[in-house]
Amino acid sequence: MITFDAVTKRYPDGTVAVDELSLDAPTGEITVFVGPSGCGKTTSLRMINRMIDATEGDILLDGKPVREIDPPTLRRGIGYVIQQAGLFPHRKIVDNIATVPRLLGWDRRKAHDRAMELLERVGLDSAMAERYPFQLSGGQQQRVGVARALAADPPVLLMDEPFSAVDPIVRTSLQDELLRLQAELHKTIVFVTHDIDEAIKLGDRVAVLRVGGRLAQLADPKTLLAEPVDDFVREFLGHDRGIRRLQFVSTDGLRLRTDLTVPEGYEGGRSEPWLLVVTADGRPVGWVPGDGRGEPQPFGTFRPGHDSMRAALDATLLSPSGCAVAVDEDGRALGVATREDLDAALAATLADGGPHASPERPHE
Ligand SMILES: Nc1ncnc2c1ncn2[C@@H]1O[C@H](COP(=O)(O)OP(=O)(O)OP(=O)(O)O)[C@@H](O)[C@H]1O
Repeated sequence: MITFDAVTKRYPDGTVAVDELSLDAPTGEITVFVGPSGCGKTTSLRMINRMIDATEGDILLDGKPVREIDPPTLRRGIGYVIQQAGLFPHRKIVDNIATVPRLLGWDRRKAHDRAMELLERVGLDSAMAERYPFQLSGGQQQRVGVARALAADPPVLLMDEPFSAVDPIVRTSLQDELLRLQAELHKTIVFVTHDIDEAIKLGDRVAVLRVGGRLAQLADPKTLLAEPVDDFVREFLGHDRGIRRLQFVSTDGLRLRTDLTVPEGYEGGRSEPWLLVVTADGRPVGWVPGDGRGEPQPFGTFRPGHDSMRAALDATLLSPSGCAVAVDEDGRALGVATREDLDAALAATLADGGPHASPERPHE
């Protein structure tokens, strides 16, 4: 556990970057620091591994003040990942990853084997090992940055905007990868971002900071979206907060209709406005009008119990029928959720006191 106990950082020019910050980053969880530019996120993060020393207050690592631990010893237990990876340009990828183990005195063979293991863990081909950083894409470099930080298996990982410099698609896959790794490794992670969507996706807990380095709110993502404490947090969360809350509403138990599917070759005869054509082995093909005329139209899918209500609602918007196609993990149609059924399920959830009821996280 990392504890900030009334931590203040005043730079020599008088700037108060962090002001009496108190919070816990629990062991094995991802705590995200989010907030507008200049609110003190990076300063807060760097005080944990003493790249910056606090002016007042204490940061405790498992109860021990970090100011009592000499920086090299402290950093041995703390991996650090920054924007644009910060790899050593003249070292091969394998040597970049092996940097800390080598510094710790591991022999060359063991450090090499560990680097190769990590390369695979972060989803990179072993052929990358012999390349230099400039021969990798930005996203691949970021993966190497994560591998390097994990090399000596530190219990704590500090990540400062690690995925900011890559395009949105690569960014999504890096976020998914981090969550997959974290499900195996259970590191204590403090993650800095200015992107609230990233914070909500990755954080077990999200600390929203305001300029001047003051904590505005610390909460799990569901609570944050449902109950922002003030206008600053509400505005920071954005105008589509209501829609985003649906990420935390489960589709478990949503009514599915199985009477709206027809086989391929359907030629009309049913009275419903839209019907879903499915193949003989149950795969959706598209929506056709009840009279069977015309080409099958686009459809949207979701996996009940796995995907959130937000995904189900999105699926209804992708089809002319206004219905979402429920599929199993192999993509076979389980049934169809109508907009009315979604509305009814949402009304019931809201009547229950909001989406707190669901244990689901959006990435699961
Ligand atoms: N070495 C320094 N000397 C004086 N002021 C500094 C120094 N480093 C940072 N600051 C100031 O401290 C405040 C917090 O900076 P910090 O980099 O921690 O913010 P941040 O939230 O990480 O910002 P960003 O999202 O833009 O990276 C800012 O006002 C910044 O200008």
